[in-house]
Amino acid sequence: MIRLGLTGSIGMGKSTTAAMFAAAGVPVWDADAAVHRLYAPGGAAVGPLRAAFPDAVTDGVDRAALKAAIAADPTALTRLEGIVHPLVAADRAAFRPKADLAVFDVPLLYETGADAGMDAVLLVTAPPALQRARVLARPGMTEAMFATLLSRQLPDADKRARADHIIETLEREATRLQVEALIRYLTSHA
Ligand SMILES: CC(C)(COP(=O)(O)OP(=O)(O)OC[C@H]1O[C@@H](n2cnc3c(N)ncnc32)[C@H](O)[C@@H]1O)[C@@H](O)C(=O)NCCC(=O)NCCS
Ligand SMILES: Nc1ncnc2c1ncn2[C@@H]1O[C@H](COP(=O)(O)OP(=O)(O)OP(=O)(O)O)[C@@H](O)[C@H]1O
Repeated sequence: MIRLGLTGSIGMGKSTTAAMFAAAGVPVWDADAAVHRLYAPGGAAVGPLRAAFPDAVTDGVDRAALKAAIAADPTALTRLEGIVHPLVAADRAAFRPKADLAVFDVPLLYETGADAGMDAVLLVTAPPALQRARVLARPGMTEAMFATLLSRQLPDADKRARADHIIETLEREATRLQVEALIRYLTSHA
């Protein structure tokens, strides 16, 4: 099975592109979705996060409260990552679909070293002004949170230099055609 890492900075189009792979029948593991499972009531992150961030956890993890904690103290994000990233890695290791190709949608693929477990990496990217407009259009997103998250991500230019494949997510139909071409390329050159 070819393991294709899918990454890109915040708002560059990972989820949208991952959905196109899924629609084409390719199994997708999604790191952000894994975090949602871990934060839900009964999820494996709930207990450890209750101990570290008591105000941000009730039955499950309250993301708004977590963001408030990070906004008040940026070192909180480092502590949060120390708890969450090993649990995310365990969830990813448990994903073993029977398929020729599988996609791993991981925002922090390079930052966490997860690229080492991939056969190839697809970077999704877009011009900075488009990225910014997309992210700031989200409810609850602020300039400050955008800056905090961006500062913890490898710059887009560095990701471009390291990726095997690059798609500019300017327009949906063009992206879909590139996704389909990449699936054909990867599965015929394995
Ligand atoms: C900071 C939190 C509370 C924000 O929650 P929110 O629902 O607003 O955003 P969401 O989880 O959908 O993430 C949106 C995007 O933010 C970026 N992002 C999230 N966490 C991080 C991080 N630790 N470092 C850099 N960028 C990040 C990614 O591009 C991600 O796709 C949440 O992202 C979180 O708990 N992050 C820690 C876990 C983590 O590192 N997740 C990244 C994937 S493993
Ligand atoms: N190929 C595309 N064509 C047009 N718009 C796109 C395309 N890809 C993504 N978008 C738009 O950009 C925004 C961000 O896309 P998406 O949520 O897929 O990004 P992401 O990289 O998963 O973001 P995050 O890092 O925050 O999880 C959405 O509004 C989406 O509709």
